Amino acid sequence: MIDDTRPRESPVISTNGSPQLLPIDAIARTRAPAKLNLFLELVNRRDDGFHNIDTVMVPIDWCDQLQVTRSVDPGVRLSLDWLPSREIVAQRLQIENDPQREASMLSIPTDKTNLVTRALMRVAEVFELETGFDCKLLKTIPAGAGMGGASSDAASAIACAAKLISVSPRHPALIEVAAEIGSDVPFFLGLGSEPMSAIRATGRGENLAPVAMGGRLDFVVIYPSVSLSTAKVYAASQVPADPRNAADLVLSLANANHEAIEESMMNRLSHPARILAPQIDEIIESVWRAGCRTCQLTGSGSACFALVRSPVEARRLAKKLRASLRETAHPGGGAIVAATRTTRVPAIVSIH
Ligand SMILES: C[C@](O)(CO)[C@H](O)COP(=O)(O)OP(=O)(O)OC[C@H]1O[C@@H](n2ccc(N)nc2=O)[C@H](O)[C@@H]1O
Ligand SMILES: Nc1ncnc2c1ncn2[C@@H]1O[C@H](COP(=O)(O)OP(=O)(O)OP(=O)(O)O)[C@@H](O)[C@H]1O
Repeated sequence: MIDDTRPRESPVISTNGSPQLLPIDAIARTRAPAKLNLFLELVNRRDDGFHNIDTVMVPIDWCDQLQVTRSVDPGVRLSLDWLPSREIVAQRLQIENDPQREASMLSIPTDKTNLVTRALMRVAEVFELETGFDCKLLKTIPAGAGMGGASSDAASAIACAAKLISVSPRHPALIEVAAEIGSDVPFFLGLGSEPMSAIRATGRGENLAPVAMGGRLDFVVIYPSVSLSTAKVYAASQVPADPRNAADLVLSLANANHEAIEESMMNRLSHPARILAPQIDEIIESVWRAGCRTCQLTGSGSACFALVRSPVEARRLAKKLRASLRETAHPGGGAIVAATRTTRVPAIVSIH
């Protein structure tokens, strides 16, 4: 049976106030999309160490896969692997002969520091569940890429759990859990969005407003062989004296005006990210050499993206880039290049 996570009017809560659980053998499956920040400005630094930001994000169809089942045993167990396989991802990044870098980039924790586990533990706590969850996460979204992979996985876990316990994913307790887990999690849960819209996030990133889009956008995303810590990039950033705002981009997205979109895209975290990871400059140069002038960092990096006019152009540029990056590659200097398009959040959850 295929169903989706669009909110129902009210949560399905039994008369005694506890959620009605689906049978223990029910399996919830979903895809967790990555995101790109088309615009990211730092407005000011807050007393709690975070920054108020003005950002416009779009979900893209570069996805992790998540499966969640309820288990009789309390607690959360997570198994994780890379698609198509850890070895192939390591080869693409040219880190297969460097065990230290391979481990630092591809060993994602499966303990309670994984955002999937953290999110599900909080859901079990908040709804006082006596049962637990077993999960299987298949990663394709690189970590430390600024593509929001961990946040999206957490949002997907919340959406799957909501389905398994028959609670709306917009239940206030789940919204609270999402915001607590990370700044980008509410966005991936589809809060503040409309199908196929972009989202403008302000405050710490938790105030969400839909941004109309005149059409789907196509991108080539390039992940250089380096992970960046979001906290370190923010720590090395500088708030400008006169911050820009996303109004021009919002207008150009509504009009689907590609030139205007290109002109109004920016990311204030580019400068600190490029200093922390010089590989980003190599990627931007390769994109320029391939004839595309719009390459920009997403989030806190290290992934970059180029906006293109069509899926055909995206595939053509991706192919050209893969070839040129192979030619100029040095040991440890690989990259993952993908042609991708905007998609919708929340992702659809199917029950089996
Ligand atoms: C770069 C973005 O991805 C843009 O969408 C987000 O701002 C980051 O979102 P996230 O990865 O969910 O980040 P969080 O886990 O909430 O924060 C990680 C760290 O980044 C810094 N941080 C994060 C968000 C924010 N608005 N200001 C910050 O200064 C803080 O030091 C924080 O401890
Ligand atoms: N489910 C998960 N997938 C990937 N990394 C995870 C996950 N849970 C926890 N982590 C930890 O979070 C770190 C970074 O996560 P993530 O990839 O989302 O950051 P990012 O690429 O900087 O994205 P963003 O800053 O846009 O949220 C990883 O290094 C990893 O140790």
